Amino acid sequence: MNLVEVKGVGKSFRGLHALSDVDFAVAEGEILGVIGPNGAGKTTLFNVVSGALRPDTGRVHLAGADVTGRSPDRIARAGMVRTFQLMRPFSSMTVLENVSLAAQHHRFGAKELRKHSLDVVERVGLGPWAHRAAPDLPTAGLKRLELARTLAMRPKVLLLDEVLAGLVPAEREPVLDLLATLREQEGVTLVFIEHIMAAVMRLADRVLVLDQGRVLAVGSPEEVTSDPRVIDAYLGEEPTRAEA
Ligand SMILES: Nc1ncnc2c1ncn2[C@@H]1O[C@H](COP(=O)(O)OP(=O)(O)OP(=O)(O)O)[C@@H](O)[C@H]1O
Repeated sequence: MNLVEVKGVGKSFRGLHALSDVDFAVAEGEILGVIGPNGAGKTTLFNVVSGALRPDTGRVHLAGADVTGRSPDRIARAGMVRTFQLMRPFSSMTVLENVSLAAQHHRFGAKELRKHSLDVVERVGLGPWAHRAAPDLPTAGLKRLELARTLAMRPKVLLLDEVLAGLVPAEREPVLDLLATLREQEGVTLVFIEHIMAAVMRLADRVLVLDQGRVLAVGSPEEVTSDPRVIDAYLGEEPTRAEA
């Protein structure tokens, strides 16, 4: 069953076509990678799918329901949550309090809220930081906190916007393992924007390639990385990209 369906989505900013006629579907439990050059429309696509932007044309369906134009909060309540590239935690709060705030979404009782939030904090590897002020976290920690914030909402679909950016290779591995586990153990459907191709090759079942706001290709990681159009538009732009 398709959990997410995007049909004919278009979005322009003062005549600039950031997205044109974008169609794709994500099956329940699937991991879809989204790649493409800078300015291809990847973040705009997430903004439209998550409700931050209303598309000019087209529809977004989640679990069969039309969620086009609904607020991000309503879409999150329906089970689809996104991460942001720049995590801005509430600075006067601890790591645990930031996660608890997101978990309140589920109207847990006080005890359950604390337990669930602590579980999530442990899960992303921030246990030792739970009671520290969130802004004290290093970049890798802020990335984990952003992931924790979304996991606290118990998403069915997680939209991940470059969760590996700014992490050194040794910091990426545990995040990739966590994402794989989320799918294996909880059946969470993942859609992730990523420039690090090694991560895309490892995690994605299928890859959607955007270029100039249009779907250039969609297929298995092997299919898209050997597609001459994709090499021309994206992978070839930086000789090391394919191996990065
Ligand atoms: N709010 C906005 N107002 C005007 N133009 C915008 C806005 N958001 C995005 N754009 C433009 O839309 C196009 C697509 O941008 P978008 O950020 O979606 O690309 P991207 O693929 O996510 O790029 P990157 O890999 O650099 O993050 C770009 O030309 C960008 O300048």
